[in-house]
Amino acid sequence: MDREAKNKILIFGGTGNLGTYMVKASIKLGHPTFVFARPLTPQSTINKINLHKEFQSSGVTIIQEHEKIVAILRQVDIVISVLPFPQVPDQIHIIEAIKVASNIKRFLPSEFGVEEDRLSFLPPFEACLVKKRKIRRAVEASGIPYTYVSANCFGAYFLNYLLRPHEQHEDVTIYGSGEAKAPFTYEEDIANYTIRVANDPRTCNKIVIYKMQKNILSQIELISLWEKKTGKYFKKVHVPEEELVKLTETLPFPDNVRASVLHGLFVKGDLVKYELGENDLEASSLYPDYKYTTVDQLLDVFLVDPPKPALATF
Ligand SMILES: CCOC(=O)[C@H]1C[C@@H]1c1ccc(O)c(OC)c1
Repeated sequence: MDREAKNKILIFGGTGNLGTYMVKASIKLGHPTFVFARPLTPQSTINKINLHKEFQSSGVTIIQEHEKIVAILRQVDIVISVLPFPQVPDQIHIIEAIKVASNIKRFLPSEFGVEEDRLSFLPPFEACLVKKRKIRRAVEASGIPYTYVSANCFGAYFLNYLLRPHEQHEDVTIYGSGEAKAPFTYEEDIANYTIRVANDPRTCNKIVIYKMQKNILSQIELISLWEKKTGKYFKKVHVPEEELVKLTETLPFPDNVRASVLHGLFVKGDLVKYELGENDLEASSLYPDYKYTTVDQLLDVFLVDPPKPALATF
C-alpha cells in the first residue's frame, strides 16, 4: 500500500522513552505519523530539541499541545497513547475528544506493561494500576474501537535495572530466590509489534499479550547469560521477599512503587502465572514472520552499546 493509503497515526507521549521507538516504528512502516507534544521552550533539553529535529526530518508532523485536539483527531485514523503514569488519568480527555471527533478507527491507551485486569500487586503499584483500569473501563463505555497491549517487562529498561552495565560493580541484587520467570520484550519490538497490532482487524477490541517463549527468563538465568558474555562473575545479594514487602511499606514514593513492581514480577513471578484466554492474542503468534530480538541478542547489544538507563515516573 502506498503511504497515502496507510492509516495516519497520532501518538501521545511520542517524545518519551517508549514513545520515541513508537514514532520510529510508525514512520518505518510507512504511516503518516503525528506526534502530540509540548512546545519546545528555552528550558527544553538539547535531547528534546534534537529529537524534534530528528522527527521533523523523518517526516513526522509535530502537533503543539495547545492546538485543538478534536481538529487534529479528524486528520488521523489511529491514536496510540504512550503517556507515562502521572498522565494516565489525563487520557480521559483523549477519550472524550475521540468521541466528539467520531472518526478514529482504533485507540490504544497507555498500557504496554502488566495485564492489570488479571493481576494484583502490593498497594503502591496496585494504586497505579487502578488508574489504568479506570481508563480501560472508560474506553469500553465510550464504544471507541480499542486494543490493549500488555508487553510485560521492557527489555532494555529491566536489563539496565537488574544488571547495571553502566556502573562499575562487583555484585548484583536478586529479588527473592531469583528463580521466578518473567517475559521480556525489547522496546523496539514493543513498538514494531504495536504498530502492526494497531492496524490489524484481528486485534480490534482485544487484548494482545507480548510473551515470546525465548524471552521468558528468571533473574538467575539473565545474570548467568550476562556473566558468560562479559566474563565477569558477580556476587549475588538476595533481597528476601519479607524484606521487599517491608520496603513497599516503608520506602518513600516512588521507590515504594518500584519495590512492589519488583515483588510482583520477580518474587511472585506473576507475569507467567496466567494462561492466555481464548479471547487473548499473542504478538509473536500473530506475526510469525517478524523476527523479534531475543534477550540473548539484546545482551550482545548491551556488551557494546548499552542503551541509556531510565527510571519510570509514577
Ligand atoms: C523495577 C521497577 O519497576 C519500574 O520502575 C516500573 C517501570 C516498571 C513497570 C511499570 C508498569 C508496568 O505495567 C510494568 O510492567 C512490567 C513495569
